[in-house]
Amino acid sequence: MSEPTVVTVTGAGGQIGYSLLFRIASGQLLGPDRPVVLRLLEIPQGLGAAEGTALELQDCAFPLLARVEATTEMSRAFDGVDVALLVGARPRGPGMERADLLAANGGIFAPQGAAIGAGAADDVRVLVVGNPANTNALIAQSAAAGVPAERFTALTRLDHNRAVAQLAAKTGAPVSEIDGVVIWGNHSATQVPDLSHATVGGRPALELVDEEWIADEFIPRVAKRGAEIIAVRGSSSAGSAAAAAIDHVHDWVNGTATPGRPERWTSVALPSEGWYGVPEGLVSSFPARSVDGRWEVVEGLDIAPVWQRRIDASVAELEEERAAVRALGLLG
Ligand SMILES: NC(=O)C1=CN([C@@H]2O[C@H](COP(=O)(O)OP(=O)(O)OC[C@H]3O[C@@H](n4cnc5c(N)ncnc54)[C@H](O)[C@@H]3O)[C@@H](O)[C@H]2O)C=CC1
Ligand SMILES: O=C([O-])CC(=O)C(=O)O
Repeated sequence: MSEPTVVTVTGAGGQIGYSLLFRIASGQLLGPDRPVVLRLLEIPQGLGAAEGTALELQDCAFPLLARVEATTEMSRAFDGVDVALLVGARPRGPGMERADLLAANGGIFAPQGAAIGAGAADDVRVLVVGNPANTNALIAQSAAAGVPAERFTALTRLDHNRAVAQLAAKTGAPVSEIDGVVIWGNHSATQVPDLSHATVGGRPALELVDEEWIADEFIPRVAKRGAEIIAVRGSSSAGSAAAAAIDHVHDWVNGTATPGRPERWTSVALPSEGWYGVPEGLVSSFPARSVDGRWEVVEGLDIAPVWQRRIDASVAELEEERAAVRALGLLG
């Protein structure tokens, strides 16, 4: 067995944390031969819940779980961290947009980014889940001196999975037959779930579903699914968010290629290097493959004007969020 991988989960006492930790400890995050040390970071009010979960994790006797520690100290939590899942942040309630959380949550991510810069392993991988995830990732990344920007990502895999599931339901195809879906932009109601490159059992999705369904049902359903879950469930999505976080890190570490689908891609929010005209530095969602442990954005896809207008609106929102957090003094 290899040396254990240090995985830090912030907000470990919360609802996503509770869905996430058992799956990480059982090997579903990294693979069946990778032992893990779990570090659970909480604020004092959440520490008891995290400590209780640590006891339960021990009771599972997971063969891959080398150690679990709960702490309120950031420097301890991020010391030598290989994979950081930044979940800890307030969720929204009914009637709120995710951007309404910027003032409440933005302040969490600069100190955590700085602590990652100070203590993390050289090849740390960071996934921001706490909302508004893209701009929180930007805040953390800008505070993490010495860590390459590409090591910071935000979660749009949940949106990607939702889009795949909606297309599967509409066409009657199994999800395993769907490929080439893309989420562009922000993890918000302006996000762009794009089917123009998608295939269903090898056939272009655009031959199977019409533009009206895409514009009037598919896009709003996927983009507003978080609000739908809040309305129906009474609190924001947790199990599906944890599952998407697992998928994201699993693919980052192990690659996106699968048997028979070497070119498979997924959607990842990461600091733009100017791809598809998205201003440099904005943490925006792109189609990406993971190759040799690094994300590679899929370049050169044709974007029809109708999709480009939608993408532009989401990127404009990300620029507004960046201006807002800059004004709050949260960008290094
Ligand atoms: N990007 C995505 O796709 C999704 C993002 N989310 C977001 O994930 C976040 C967490 O959601 P839940 O687990 O449902 O919330 P929750 O309220 O159940 O748990 C959040 C936990 O974070 C802790 N916390 C707060 N500040 C902290 C800090 N500075 N350091 C460490 N821990 C801290 C709290 O004590 C609490 O235990 C929310 O912001 C939510 O909006 C939720 C679903 C999907
Ligand atoms: O909608 C929310 O506030 C939680 C979230 O990000 C999602 O479910 O996509």
